[in-house]
Amino acid sequence: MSDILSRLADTLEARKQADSTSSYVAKLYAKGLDTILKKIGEEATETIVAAKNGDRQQIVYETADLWFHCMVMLASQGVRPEEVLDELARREGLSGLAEKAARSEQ
Ligand SMILES: N=c1c2ncn([C@@H]3O[C@H](COP(=O)(O)OP(=O)(O)OP(=O)(O)O)[C@@H](O)[C@H]3O)c2ncn1[C@@H]1O[C@H](COP(=O)(O)O)[C@@H](O)[C@H]1O
Repeated sequence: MSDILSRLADTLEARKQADSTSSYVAKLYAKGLDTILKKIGEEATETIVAAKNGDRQQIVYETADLWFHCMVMLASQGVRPEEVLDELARREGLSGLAEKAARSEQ
């Protein structure tokens, strides 16, 4: 999974030099951070509606849109997706530690 995110992050980085007439991502960068954040808000709302409707295919589609626009935001801020994955891994480690501690108290 992280290969896909890494490749997409590389593409998003390259789009910083691209022509905004031929690239959706370059167009978003040109419009600025507020536009990117507004897209995240819209896609989050669409994801919520899909989940409320219990429409499996729509949930996948809207979540992909949401993640994609979050990736554009990360790229615009110079943050790599690996940093987010590392944070999730760190939390997984923390929860592993908490589980170990709970077991040793028993
Ligand atoms: N994964 C995506 C991706 N997911 C969603 N989208 C676009 O995100 C938009 C979703 O917004 P909406 O559903 O609101 O559709 P819209 O009305 O066209 O959007 P707005 O004009 O209102 O912003 C659509 O235009 C989709 O095409 C994406 N556009 C690009 N990518 C990836 O980004 C790469 C670079 O894209 P370009 O910069 O376009 O070459 C591509 O190779 C893909 O891998």
